[in-house]
Amino acid sequence: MFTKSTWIRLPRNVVVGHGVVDRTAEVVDDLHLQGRPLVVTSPTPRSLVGDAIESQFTDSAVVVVEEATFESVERVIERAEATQPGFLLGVGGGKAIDIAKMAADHVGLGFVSVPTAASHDGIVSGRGSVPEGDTRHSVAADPPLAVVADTEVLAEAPWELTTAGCADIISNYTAVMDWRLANRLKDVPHSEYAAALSEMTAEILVDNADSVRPGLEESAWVVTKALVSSGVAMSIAGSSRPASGAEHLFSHQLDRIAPEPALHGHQVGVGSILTAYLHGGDRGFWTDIRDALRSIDAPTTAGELGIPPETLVEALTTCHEIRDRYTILGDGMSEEAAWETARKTGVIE
Ligand SMILES: NC(=O)C1=CN([C@@H]2O[C@H](COP(=O)(O)OP(=O)(O)OC[C@H]3O[C@@H](n4cnc5c(N)ncnc54)[C@H](O)[C@@H]3O)[C@@H](O)[C@H]2O)C=CC1
Ligand SMILES: O=C(CO)COP(=O)(O)O
Ligand SMILES: [Zn+2]
Repeated sequence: MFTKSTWIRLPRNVVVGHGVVDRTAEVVDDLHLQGRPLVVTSPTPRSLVGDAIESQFTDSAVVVVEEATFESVERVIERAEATQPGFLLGVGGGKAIDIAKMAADHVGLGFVSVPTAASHDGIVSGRGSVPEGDTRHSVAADPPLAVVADTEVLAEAPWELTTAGCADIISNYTAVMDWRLANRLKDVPHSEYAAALSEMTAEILVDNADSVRPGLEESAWVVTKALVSSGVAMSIAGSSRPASGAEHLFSHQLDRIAPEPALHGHQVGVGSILTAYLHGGDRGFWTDIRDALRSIDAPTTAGELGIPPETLVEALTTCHEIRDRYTILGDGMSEEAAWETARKTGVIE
């Protein structure tokens, strides 16, 4: 008897292009959302587009968040209970969007994602990523009803935010390898459609790396399309597996232990060089990952990340404990092997 079922949640409207932030109210109308918005944002994005967005609504409430924590989600929920909005707008980088997504899910309201940086593939996904103690949760949440990605705003954002988004996409290669391995070894549920979409997204981005250059709106367009596509892969999978493997565990651990963590995308990019090496050794494709990262100006070494070598090795040897997600790291690497991997790949000079 056939007993399988799946429920794929996707955004209804994805609006990408020049000046589209001024059409946020139109997008909201198209979704038949009623009432006023609660804008969930952080200080810089608020100063950049806050007025442009709020002026489109007769009345709006705002809550400013800084970190992706459960306390921040709680604050947004309290603000929603106090202001009774009809829907939430997440405006900013990955953290503000994740918090808005999870709070909206909790209070049962629709949510629209307005990224101000092309820095991560949570723009569209049905997941929130939150650290807590020794672990890092990948929380299921309804994906945004709509995405409003203004390429003018995204192109003016600091270039390193865009290169971080590219690196988050390039890391899909190793995430998918880990997922396939976990399926073969541990019977972890796997979707070949989601895996293929995730890999193809990385491939298209790498093929178009030449057109990804600072200040170009065309670059923001290319990268945003890839981020949307990667988020859709996560929605098809019903998990962040197609876009998050051992390289993400490594980055999540750096967020916990590094004196000054780098951007999420930059850390997962370097993690991807390391885990690509582990998947294939000397004959592996880690050099392709490194070269792809270099071609879009993303860091490829501990020094470029600003992470001390000892901290990087500690993250590599302990990150398998972060969550119950089987990857190439298995039940952990020895310190010697971690140093060797980092040196052979040039991540530690
Ligand atoms: N839920 C999901 O599926 C995913 C979640 N993530 C999460 O997203 C977070 C990483 O996102 P990021 O955007 O890298 O970090 P972030 O949200 O901390 O943003 C980085 C900084 O850039 C600022 N910023 C945003 N737009 C700007 C602009 N236009 N100009 C100047 N500054 C601007 C932000 O205010 C912040 O200070 C992590 O917590 C990661 O775990 C990442 C990928 C997928
Ligand atoms: O960053 C992600 C995909 O790029 C997803 O994050 P998690 O590792 O928390 O699931
Ligand atoms: Zn990521």
